[in-house]
Amino acid sequence: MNYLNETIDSLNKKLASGDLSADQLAKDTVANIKDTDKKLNAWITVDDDVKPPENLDFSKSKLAGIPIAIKDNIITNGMKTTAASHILYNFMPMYDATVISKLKDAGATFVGKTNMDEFAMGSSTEHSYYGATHNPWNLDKVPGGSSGGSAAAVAGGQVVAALGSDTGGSIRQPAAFNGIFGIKPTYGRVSRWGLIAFGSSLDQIGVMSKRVKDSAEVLNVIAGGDDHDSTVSTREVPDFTKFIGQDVKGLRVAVPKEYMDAVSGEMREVIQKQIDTLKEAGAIINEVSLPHTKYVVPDYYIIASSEASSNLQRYDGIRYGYRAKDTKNLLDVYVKSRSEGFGTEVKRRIMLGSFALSAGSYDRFFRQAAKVRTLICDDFDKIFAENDVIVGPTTTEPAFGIGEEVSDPIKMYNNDLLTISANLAGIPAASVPAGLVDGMPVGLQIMAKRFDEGNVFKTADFIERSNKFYEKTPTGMED
Ligand SMILES: NC(=O)C[C@H](N)C(=O)O
Repeated sequence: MNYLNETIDSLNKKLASGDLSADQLAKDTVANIKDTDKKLNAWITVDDDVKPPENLDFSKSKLAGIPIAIKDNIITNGMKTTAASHILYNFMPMYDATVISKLKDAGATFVGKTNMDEFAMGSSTEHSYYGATHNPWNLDKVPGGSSGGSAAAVAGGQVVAALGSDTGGSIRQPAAFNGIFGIKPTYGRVSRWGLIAFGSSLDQIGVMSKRVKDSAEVLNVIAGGDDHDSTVSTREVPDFTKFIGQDVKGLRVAVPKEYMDAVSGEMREVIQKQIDTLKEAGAIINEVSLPHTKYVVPDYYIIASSEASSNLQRYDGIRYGYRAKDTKNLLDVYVKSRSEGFGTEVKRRIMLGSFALSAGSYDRFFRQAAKVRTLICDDFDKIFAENDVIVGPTTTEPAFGIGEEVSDPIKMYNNDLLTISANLAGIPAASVPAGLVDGMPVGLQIMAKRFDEGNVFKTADFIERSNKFYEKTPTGMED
């Protein structure tokens, strides 16, 4: 099954009419993944014995029988979950993440787990113990990261929708690089129970799909309160599909100067064209400033690494995962298991975070970073007092080549310049395809105030209907 021209609605119709059985759909999906993944390497685990849930009711749930890809840092009962790390190479979870339970209740089928940067640390999916994922638009380019496997699986037509996670841009940057839609909901909109923790004050599970409405369908299912996660809001979840098909007349759209100045040439033109389309349709465009943008990269890398250094303490070679052989004593077990089990980037973050939290550095680094985070939040609050959404580029450039940035961490970190702020402020943000630059997709980022995913969907759907990017086929998948 190739999903390039399918939507959840089109599949639901076929399943409901009996033209297609859920069993056949699951089998065809796996067969296509096996074939196309020789090019993409978008998957870490594919379930050869895949079975859709029983007693599906296609009239009650749109997701009944629909295969959804799951990023490999979201735990799945009885299906190996590695976070793309050697240290979890054999980790078989004994329960489901809340998002998985919710999708199961809705009748979704799980065909496997997608590739990613180890523990979600990276922007290219090259930091995976299981090898790099390739971009379906050009196999020599990265798919972005860390949810690069989920993005490539959707863009390459292997699935109609996928779950990703976003700590500093991990859904939106790969969505932009692969010409698909991806949304990081408000912090607290979706339960993190069962998401392998990286930066707990920033991590959020979200959705990626070719079409905007399909992400709204999936978010409808996974959003909402959860007794297992006290950071999830219990407020009512609106039906996000009702924001599809609306017009943007009177919508107040802020365009940050700093974001537009970060892009140039053809890329800037493509982004500006989307803003002009909004204006022509009656949106009110306001130029604004996010003055702390220059501090977001160092700010994020101090906060995220500090939280990571604490979260990753649990991988000790004893409780689960990889354990080094030929060890002399307990300390040796810890040191060798962690040294051999973690990849370079993860070790770098643990060291950076441990340093920022250490007694002599805490005030200078972590506390300072926390204060700067508040200033960044204030910048957004000011803008949202007078605007409904903020739009601008998702990334500063289209996808770069495999191997081009992987040995230069600073270059890699700078990829996140335009996506990080939304995580620091906890606001919803998405990337919707804007067009092509040198044959590679670029994304328009849309942000809104906390719990206002509705305006994000509304704006993204309008852009999708205007530029019809979904009619384009990824060039790397042609034989
Ligand atoms: N996890 C993310 O959102 C990706 C980000 N580039 C990071 O390496 O931290």
